[in-house]
Parts: sequence; structure tokens; C-alpha cells
Amino acid sequence: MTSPGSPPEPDATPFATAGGYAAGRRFAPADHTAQAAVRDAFEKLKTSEARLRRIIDAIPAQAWCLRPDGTVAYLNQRWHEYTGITREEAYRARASSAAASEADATDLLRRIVHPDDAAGAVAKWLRILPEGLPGEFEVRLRRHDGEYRWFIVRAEPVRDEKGEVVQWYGTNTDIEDLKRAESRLRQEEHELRSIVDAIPQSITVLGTDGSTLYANRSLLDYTGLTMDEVVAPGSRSRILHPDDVERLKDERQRALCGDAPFENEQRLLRRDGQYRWFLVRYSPVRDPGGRVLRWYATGTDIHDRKQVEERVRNENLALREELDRSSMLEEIVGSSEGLRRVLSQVSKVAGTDSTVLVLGETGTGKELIARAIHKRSRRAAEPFIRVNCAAIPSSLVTSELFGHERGAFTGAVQRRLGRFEAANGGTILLDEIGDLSMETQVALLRVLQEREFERIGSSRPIPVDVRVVAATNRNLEAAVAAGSFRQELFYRLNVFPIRIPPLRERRDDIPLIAQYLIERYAKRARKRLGAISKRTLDVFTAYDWPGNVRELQNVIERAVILSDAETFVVDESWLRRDARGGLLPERTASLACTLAEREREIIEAALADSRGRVSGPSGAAARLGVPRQTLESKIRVLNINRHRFQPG
Ligand SMILES: Nc1ncnc2c1ncn2[C@@H]1O[C@H](COP(=O)(O)OP(=O)(O)OP(=O)(O)O)[C@@H](O)[C@H]1O
Repeated sequence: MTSPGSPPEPDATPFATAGGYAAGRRFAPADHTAQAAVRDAFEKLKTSEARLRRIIDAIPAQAWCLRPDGTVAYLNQRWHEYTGITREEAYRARASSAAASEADATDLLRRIVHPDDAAGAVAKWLRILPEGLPGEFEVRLRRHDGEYRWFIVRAEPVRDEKGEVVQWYGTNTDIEDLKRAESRLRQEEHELRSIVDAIPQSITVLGTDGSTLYANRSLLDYTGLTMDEVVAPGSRSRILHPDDVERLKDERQRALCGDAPFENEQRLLRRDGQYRWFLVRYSPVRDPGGRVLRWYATGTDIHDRKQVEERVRNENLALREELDRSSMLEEIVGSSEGLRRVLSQVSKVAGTDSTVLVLGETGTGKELIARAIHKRSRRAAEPFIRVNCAAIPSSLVTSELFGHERGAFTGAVQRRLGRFEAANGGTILLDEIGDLSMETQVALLRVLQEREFERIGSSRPIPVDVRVVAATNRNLEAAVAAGSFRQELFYRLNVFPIRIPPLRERRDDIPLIAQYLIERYAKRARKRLGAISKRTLDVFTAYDWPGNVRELQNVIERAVILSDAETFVVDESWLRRDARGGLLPERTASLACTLAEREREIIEAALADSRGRVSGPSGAAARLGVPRQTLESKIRVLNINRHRFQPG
């Protein structure tokens, strides 16, 4: 304890060496010899203490020593030099403390600590002191000239053999330069981040294991995720399209194990639930030794470009389909009474906007008649769109007819126009209408009644101005009676029925059509074929042609290929008579079989090349140059298992 009035002194032996501690205790030596020995030891100790103090004063950090109760025992020279507080002042301050007769470190802290740090530093110190454990904290301390600098204050207790704290040692280390460097770095990092955040592309930083370490504002805004959510494990599968997760998994992992830049296309989930296509480029960041430390991935939105590509692809397919058909369908040949009646009906109905139902056996020319109606109507310059209702899988008929919105169902990554919308202003031919599912019949009925429809995934009605021509080889009345065709729809379609008689009911047309077809195929095969022999004509006219004009067309095509003379010849055994006098289509059937076999071979080869894929730019349909629906229907008819061509 120090008496008020007399300025206190630092402890004579402030350092808790074993000797110092011993010297601080009260001795009652029994005799003078013992007292002299103690005095001697004490003198030595003082000398050693003085040396130690000189060393402590010389070390390039502020050092201090406190008693267990936190009162100041010693402050080194550096401390005094820095604070500008003299030894006398420091100890006078201690003595004049209002709260206690001896000032403690808390008072001194309050005197020299920056006002903004004072409360925190004092609180921290008052926590360290009673715990008796080493501790540290950062504060700004005032220099003698009034400038504040950052210090790290470290305190370490010294204990006696009983474990009691007998002294505190501490140092104040100047970390101002470090702090400045740190703040400069932080500032630079902040600026860099602001730049990266301002880039409109999404940017992520990945570890070499592919985990996300950082994402820029653009990506956070797009996904609606927080930084914590983005860097959490599994965040990738939250935003990546399910179909792309598997597709990209192995490829990405393999590339990340290497060290070359790479890129891929992927769909990422936007905060509003829509997926958009991104081109993501990955670039490695290396250490000076060339080792990959991180990957930078920049994503560019390519969704609109992808959509245009897809549209162009669809349009190409539709155009090719259209081209195939129009080159196939040139003229309506024939002069029979039956055909003349049909053509007269066509010219009467064409100019109206009435719905037409074309009936007739397969291959009689129903599509040809539907096109003739369109060509002679006021809609001739507008599109003619044919939908083969039998070739579209029933699950897709509605989407095919009315289109769908983006995200209407899994895989619907973009909006698709339906056939009705594509035909707007023109004519739509609903071929094989008798094969429509009941569900689609209901939807179709609505369009016919209300002249408007909705895309799948939207409730917005779209008005449509389309002339409907339907065609079927089925007996729709019988289908209505059997309950497989809706009566109301039948009435809606049957406004103006045109029935095309089968070829056997208009045999007069056979020589004309045969001649026309021979010329056409001969020209295509670059052959000069003369007139048909009388015998062949007789056989043709006598035959019943169950496949009608299409069958006649197939027979002629084959015969033209096989003919090498100037005269067109047909192997009569292809067309044989049945018991009732008609010709048996046995060889024709075998021709059909051969053609089917050949078709199967070609389709299977294309499927093998495309690894079982039918659609898409590298799919079998594109390879064969036919619409996807046509190929799918062929695959079904020929009963080809396309899954056996898929890898694995
Ligand atoms: N009168 C005709 N003159 C010339 N070619 C014809 C005639 N009738 C039909 N064809 C040809 O026969 C083939 C079959 O015709 P189309 O496809 O129009 O028949 P379809 O009745 O619609 O057949 P399906 O019921 O199988 O769909 C076509 O190549 C067509 O050009």
C-alpha cells in the first residue's frame, strides 16, 4: 500500500523470479549471521533485478508487470517513451486514483486508450484478470504526440507452486503498420469485389474439388440465393436443371481434375422458377509453380440464342417435310366419273371457309385433295399445315396441336408454337382424325366451336383463324356408334364430306395414273421408257388395288427400277388373282415385306449411329432427313426396339 502524499515507487523487485518472490516474504532470521546472509542474497538479487530491468527496458516493445490484483508493479522504458507519461506521473496517477488508493492497469488503460476502444478494452481486461488465464486484445494507444496507433496487448499470468497468480507480465506490440496493410488489402479486395459484382456475367470461384467458394452479385441476383446458400454443399444441384446434373457430372469432374480451360452449356434455375441456358467457361488459377489452386467459372446467358437455334431447327424440319410432300404431290390425275365428282366438290367448297371431311381408303389421295382445296381457296398464300394424328404419341397430341409454354412440363425449356398457331391464316389438315384420343377430341371440339385455344401451361386464350380439313380412312359413323369418336366432333367435321372412291371403283383412271407415274419415276431414274404394254395395262386394270394409288405407285416405282428395256414391264406374279377373280396381292405383299425389311435396316443403322436418339440435331430423324414424328411412327409400326441402341 502507498501512503497518499508521497509519490509511490515502482516495486523494487517487480519480477516474479523465485528469488524475487522469496524476497517479498517476511523473514525473521534468528541470528545476525543469518540476517547478513539474507541481506547479501537480497543485494545480489537487487543487482540481478536491475540488470533484468535494463534488458526489459531495452527490448523493442512495451513491457509491463502487474500485481495479482491488477495494480501496476512496473512499466518499462519503452512504455514511458511511447506514452510520454513519466514514471512519477504514472505512479502519481496510481496514487491519486479516486476509486482506490492504488491505481491499477484499468486506470492507465483509460488514460491512454482511444475513446472509441476504451469501453471494449477495459471490459476485455476485466474479463482476463479474474480468470487468471493468458489473454490478448487490440486497442489504439495514444502516443506522446497525441497520435493513436494500433497495439496488440498480451497478458500472461505467473503462478506460484500452489497455482496462485503472483504476477502478470504483458507486452504491447505496435501493429499499426500491419493494420494499415490489412485495411489496404481489405479496401483493395472490396474494390475488386465491386468490380466483379458489376460484371453482368455470373462469376463463381471454385475449389479444385468443384465446391463453390464465392459467387458474384450477378449470380446471387439471378438465383435469389444468399452467399451462404451458394457456398453450402449441394447448392449446385439446387440450381442446375435435373437433366443437366447427370449429363455434366462426369465431364465436369474429369475436367476439374485436369488443368486446361474448358466450357459447357447448362440450364440454371432463375429466382422466378424458370431455367435459362448458360455457356459456362472454366479457367484455372495457378500458383507460381503452375499448380491449379482455384477455378474461375464465368457464365454467359445464351438462352435467346438457343431458342433461335431451336426455332430454326424446327422450321427446317417443317420446311423439309413440306418440301418432301409438295414434290411428291403434283397433279391429280384421272378422268373417271368418280374422280370428276370429287373434283367438282373441291371447286365448290374451296372458296368457302367450311370445314371439309375427306373420306376414303388408304392411298386414295385424301391429302392430295386437301391440298387442292387449300390451293384453290383465298388462303392459298398462307400456310398449309398437315398433322398426322396417328403418328403423334397420344401424350403429345395436345402439345403438338396447341403448343406449350416454357416449363409447362419437364423438358419444356422453351415455348413451342402448336400446329394450330403455325397454320393461322391458312389451312390445317387433321389427317387420320379417326385415331385421335377422346381427350384430344374434346380439346379439338373446343377450338372448332370457339375458334380459340390455350397453350399448355397458360390460361390465355389465343384466337385462331384456320380452315380445318380433316381426313380419315375410318368409318367415323361406326366409330361414333361404338363410342370411340365423339358425336359432336363428328358433326362439326362432317360439314362438307368428300368421299374419294377407291381405285377399283374407278378403273378408268388406272391407265392414266399408271402412265403419269411411269413417266415421273423414269425421269427420276433417268430412264427412257416407252408405252405400257397392253398386257400390263390389262393386269393393272383387273387388279383390285387394296392399297389404291399408293400401291400402284409402289409397284410402278419398283418396276421402273427393274426395267432395262425401252418398254415398261411388270412381273405379273406381283399381282395374282384370288378365287373371286381378283388379283392376289401376294407378291405385292412380299414387295411390301421387302420394302419394310429395307426400311428396318436403314432405320436401325441410323439409330445405331445416333445411339438410340430419335430427335435432336444428331438424332436418327435428322440423319434420315425425316420429321421426328414420322420416324417414331415407323419405329412403332416396324416394332423396332430403339432402346437396344442406347449406350449401357
Ligand atoms: N389422282 C391421283 N393422281 C396422281 N397421284 C395420286 C392420285 N391420288 C393419289 N395419288 C398419289 O398417291 C399417293 C397417296 O396419296 P395420299 O397420300 O393423298 O393418300 P391418302 O388417302 O391421304 O393416304 P393415307 O390414307 O394413307 O394417308 C400420293 O403420292 C399421291 O400423290
